[in-house]
Amino acid sequence: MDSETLSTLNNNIKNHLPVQSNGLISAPDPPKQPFVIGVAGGTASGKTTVCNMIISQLHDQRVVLVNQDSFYHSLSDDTLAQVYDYNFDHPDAFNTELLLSCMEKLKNGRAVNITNYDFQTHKRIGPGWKVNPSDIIILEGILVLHDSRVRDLMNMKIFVDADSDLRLARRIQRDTVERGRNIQNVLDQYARSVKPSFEEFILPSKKYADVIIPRGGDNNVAIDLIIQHIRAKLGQHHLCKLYPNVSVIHSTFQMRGMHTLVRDVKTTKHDFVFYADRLIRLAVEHGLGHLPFTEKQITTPTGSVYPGVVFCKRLCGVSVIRSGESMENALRACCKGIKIGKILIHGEGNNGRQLIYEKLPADISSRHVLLLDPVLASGNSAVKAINLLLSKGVVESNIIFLNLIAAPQGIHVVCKKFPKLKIVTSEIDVTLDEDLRVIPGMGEFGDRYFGTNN
Ligand SMILES: Nc1nc2c(ncn2[C@@H]2O[C@H](COP(=O)(O)OP(=O)(O)OP(=O)(O)O)[C@@H](O)[C@H]2O)c(=O)[nH]1
Ligand SMILES: O=P(O)(O)OC[C@H]1O[C@H](OP(=O)(O)OP(=O)(O)O)[C@H](O)[C@@H]1O
Ligand SMILES: O=c1cc[nH]c(=O)[nH]1
Repeated sequence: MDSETLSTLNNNIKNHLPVQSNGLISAPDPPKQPFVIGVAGGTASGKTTVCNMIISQLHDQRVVLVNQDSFYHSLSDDTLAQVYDYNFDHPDAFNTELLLSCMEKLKNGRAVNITNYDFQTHKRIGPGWKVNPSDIIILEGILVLHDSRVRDLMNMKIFVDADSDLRLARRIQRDTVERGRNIQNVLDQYARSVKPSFEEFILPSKKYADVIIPRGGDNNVAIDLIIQHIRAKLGQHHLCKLYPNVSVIHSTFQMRGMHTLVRDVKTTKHDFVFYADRLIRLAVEHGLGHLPFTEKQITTPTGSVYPGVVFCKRLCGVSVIRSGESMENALRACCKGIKIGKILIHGEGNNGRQLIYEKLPADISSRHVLLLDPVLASGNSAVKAINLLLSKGVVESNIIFLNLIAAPQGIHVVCKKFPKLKIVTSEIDVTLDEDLRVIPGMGEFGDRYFGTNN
């Protein structure tokens, strides 16, 4: 790479990153993406009813419904002449490339124009409607779980199941009343293409579903459970949107597996410590990624130039005794010789937490501080700890609070009071109980980590 290309590349990178007043560049936040739900199922299985129920129960969220029907190919005049031989239930009847490009755009926060499809003329009709990006996108249609590229866009896949006689009866009713067909045509089409394609393409896609809803829109229990799950997932999305300084480490099955072990009441102390340590190490590495950096070009052994960066200097850790001390080793392993201060906060209940002890580096005011505590519950301890750091002259935006699980209540309290501080957490939980325990949580972290539980 020549130096001109390199400098252009560096400028391109820089132009997309926030530059601080001291000239340092902050690491970018990953873009927040909408939650995509796919709803598949045979004809007249009740997909529309299920989608409407989800939308009405999530009335406080921005939801958009995209129908696979809108992506039917318009029939040419030749095909129209033999429309009774046409298979509308075959994957090839849909313009999946167009569907994919619209969904990609919506996922990336861009509006799209979607044309309507007219079931009477078998044509797409303009000018269509503008679909704005939303927090939740529901993609509904008989074959939305068929193509792996479409499935890969989904965060949740639902298959609506209904008895085939019932579906045929509904289909006859709908096509004769709403789509202007006669009953003989409906039955012919059903036997010729709808049923065979259901068996060949739609039914096999059921295995990809995360949730199968028997009895379609009549199944209130299943729909309530789905709404609860979406709400729990959106809790995270929502808080991250509300407070841009909250960063949740990107979830993978690997991370979920470690959380499963750490949260399981049956996990032994030995395993708890092992998996908590792994999660802590990830949280620490992720947290360090939020520090500013400066650019540095180096030469590799191949004689090539690498446009690199240099880690931020003047860091320190501050652990909240006791649980926060479990995070010190990981921080030391990542940042050789880092200074680590300590704060002890003790007391029960909402307002009972008191600062008991503190020992911090003398020059802490000029440092970036990684505040260590694996659990953020009510936020009372965190507020006490952060107030102490501020009273020592630490700049609020120089504090990164690292933890493993955070309750929404604690996030609200900390972010409202300290909007410039950054919270890095591994998972956001559902709520707190009346004893201020995180739910589902992991119990008393300190007792489980240090072996003082029963
Ligand atoms: N005859 C005819 N049928 C069509 C045409 N376009 C689509 N279809 C049928 O429309 C069906 C797709 O819509 P459905 O899934 O039944 O409709 P829906 O309203 O979403 O169904 P539910 O909400 O599950 O009740 C397919 O089975 C196709 O056979 C068309 O131009 N002509
Ligand atoms: O957000 P809050 O409601 O203040 O709760 C969170 C605090 O509770 C835990 O410590 P705990 O008091 O259990 O002490 P320990 O670390 O010694 O076990 C945890 O490590 C936090 O410091
Ligand atoms: O659930 C909780 C709440 C506070 N501290 C913990 O360790 N766990």
